[in-house]
Amino acid sequence: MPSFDPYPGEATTEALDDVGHRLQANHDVQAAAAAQLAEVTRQRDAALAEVAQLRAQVRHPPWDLGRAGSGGGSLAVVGRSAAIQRVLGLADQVAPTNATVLLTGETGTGKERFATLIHESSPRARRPMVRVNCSAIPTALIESELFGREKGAYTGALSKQIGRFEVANGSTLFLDEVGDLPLDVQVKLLRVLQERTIERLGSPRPIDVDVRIIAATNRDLAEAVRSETFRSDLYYRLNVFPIEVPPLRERREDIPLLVDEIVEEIGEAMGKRFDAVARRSLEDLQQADWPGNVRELRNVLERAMILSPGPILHVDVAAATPLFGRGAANAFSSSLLADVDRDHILRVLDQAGWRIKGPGSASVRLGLKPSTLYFRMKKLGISRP
Ligand SMILES: Nc1ncnc2c1ncn2[C@@H]1O[C@H](COP(=O)(O)OP(=O)(O)OP(=O)(O)O)[C@@H](O)[C@H]1O
Repeated sequence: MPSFDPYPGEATTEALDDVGHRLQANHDVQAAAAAQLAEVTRQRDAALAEVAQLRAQVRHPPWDLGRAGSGGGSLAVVGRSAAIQRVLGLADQVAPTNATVLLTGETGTGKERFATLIHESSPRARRPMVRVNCSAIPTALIESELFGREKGAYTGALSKQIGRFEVANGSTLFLDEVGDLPLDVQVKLLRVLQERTIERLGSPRPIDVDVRIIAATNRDLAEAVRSETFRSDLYYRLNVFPIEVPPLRERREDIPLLVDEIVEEIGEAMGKRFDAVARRSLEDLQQADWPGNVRELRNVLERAMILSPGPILHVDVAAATPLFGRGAANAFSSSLLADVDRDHILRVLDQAGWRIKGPGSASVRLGLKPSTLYFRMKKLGISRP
């Protein structure tokens, strides 16, 4: 039987009070959530602004010697490490002079980039720097490439040719891989550097040239002098202002900056944007030994960017760099891209228990559509064991 309520109005008032309190509490919760959201948004905007600022600093760092309007296309040398700062300091000091610079260092460390920077920061920057890769020109042609030739200077010389020294008149001549010059050309180069005049092949007429020389080599030139494959007199001529560019493994702290710069640069060219590099990948990138230095880092990133759908870039450094971790298990016998791809896909398939689709499957781990993975497997001749 229902109980009798002698004061029905009071119950209603209590109920209304209760509803009022709940509404107030609800309102307080909403207000607190809105304040929290505003704070998170503020923090996100501040972080985004900081990222934008850091990106701008990486692209145009205070230590970037490349001056705006110095012939265009000036390339920043990215790096904050003490080692790279020291090199940048030397480049800054020598740039305005006419001194011959000898850049040494392992392959891919950035010697050409430094040469460009020195030229672009010099008073000669109005004219483009002229490059010669001394190891890429057949021995028989080096002389005419460097000094030029008259028509008919030798059998087969069907036309006149202006040599690179003449082209570089008033500018800078970058002699890359100078350590690979044959001995007889070394003698002639020495004479030009001493006398500042050239003679085209087939002409006895000396031509004055005003050329600043920047030479580079990844060979140990002092050792080459000892083994008599490089002339000591030319070595001393070139070694006026030596700059040694350190290998990447001795400036690992530069790697995150380099990665950021390279991913942005390649991403622009590819029309693909990555918001960030996965933390684990960045750690691995910093630990790898990089025998091919910045060039190798660049290649590894480019390959990962092709394979990765984004927005987070994952780089399987162990798979991409044969010497990573120095473990035999990680070593590849071939550096062909197809072989490296095949090994990598096989490894991931193995880890995923050969599941192609679904959570944790190989396609998810590789960041590919299952159909793309099938296609690649077929192309690379991979089938389930
Ligand atoms: N500090 C750097 N910042 C940004 N990119 C760099 C830097 N150093 C090198 N690179 C890039 O790495 C690649 C190799 O650099 P570069 O050609 O200057 O090396 P190198 O020492 O002249 O090599 P090699 O001795 O084989 O000719 C290029 O793509 C270059 O743009």
